[in-house]
Amino acid sequence: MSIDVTSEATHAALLALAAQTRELMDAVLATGADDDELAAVTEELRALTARLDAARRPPVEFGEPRWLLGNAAVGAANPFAPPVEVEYPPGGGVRAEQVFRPLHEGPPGLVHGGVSAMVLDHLLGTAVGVAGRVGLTASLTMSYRAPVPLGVLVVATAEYTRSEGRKSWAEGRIALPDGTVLVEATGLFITPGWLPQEA
Ligand SMILES: CC(C)(COP(=O)(O)OP(=O)(O)OC[C@H]1O[C@@H](n2cnc3c(N)ncnc32)[C@H](O)[C@@H]1OP(=O)(O)O)[C@@H](O)C(=O)NCCC(=O)NCCSC(=O)Cc1ccccc1
Repeated sequence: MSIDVTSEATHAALLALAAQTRELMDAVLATGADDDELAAVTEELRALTARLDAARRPPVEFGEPRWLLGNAAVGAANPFAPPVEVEYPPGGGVRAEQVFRPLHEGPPGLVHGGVSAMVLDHLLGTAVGVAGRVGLTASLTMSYRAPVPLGVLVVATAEYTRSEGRKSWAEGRIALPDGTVLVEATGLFITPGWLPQEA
């Protein structure tokens, strides 16, 4: 027997588990508990891990309902995901508000550059998708203009810019709410040759 991830109740339970696991990860990063307490908590976590592992569900396939549940950027059931919550403004493109947390740390107090790249990669790719194109990231160019702080609201936006054949381009940025740009990205997204092409 396996759970039905399309059920609202199960979906909500998975999201709650992932959210609590993010809290745990932040606590692991910051704990000042003594060695005995660390060992005791590690044992409890080992037991919890075994409980979850005892009932595994089959992996979701591309395009199935809830197929992004485990996505590293937007998968709300993935404790590693910020998670990015993508908005679709009526004017076009995509947008996401984000407060990065300790588990996204690069330099102390600041967001890891790879995490910023992951978020923008996903948003640029989604902007290409919103424009009606299907593309996987072929290249992503980052420009880090100022550090992204942890624990502070930032706004990520992206938009599709153009296409030539199977190639599409998009650009995006992470900025402070006052518009100060911290990170910029441009990306090339290619419709894989193995996908049926439009006439
Ligand atoms: C599909 C493709 C990128 C290209 O393969 P094919 O179709 O076999 O390409 P083909 O060889 O037929 O060349 C066609 C044209 O393209 C050009 N060109 C090719 N490559 C590059 C390049 N690297 N850089 C620059 N140009 C390149 C090539 O020169 C040629 O140009 P031409 O026509 O002569 O002027 C393949 O390499 C692949 O699967 N890579 C892994 C992708 C992947 O895993 N990405 C991460 C997962 S997605 C994600 O996480 C984010 C996301 C979230 C949400 C939504 C969306 C995204």
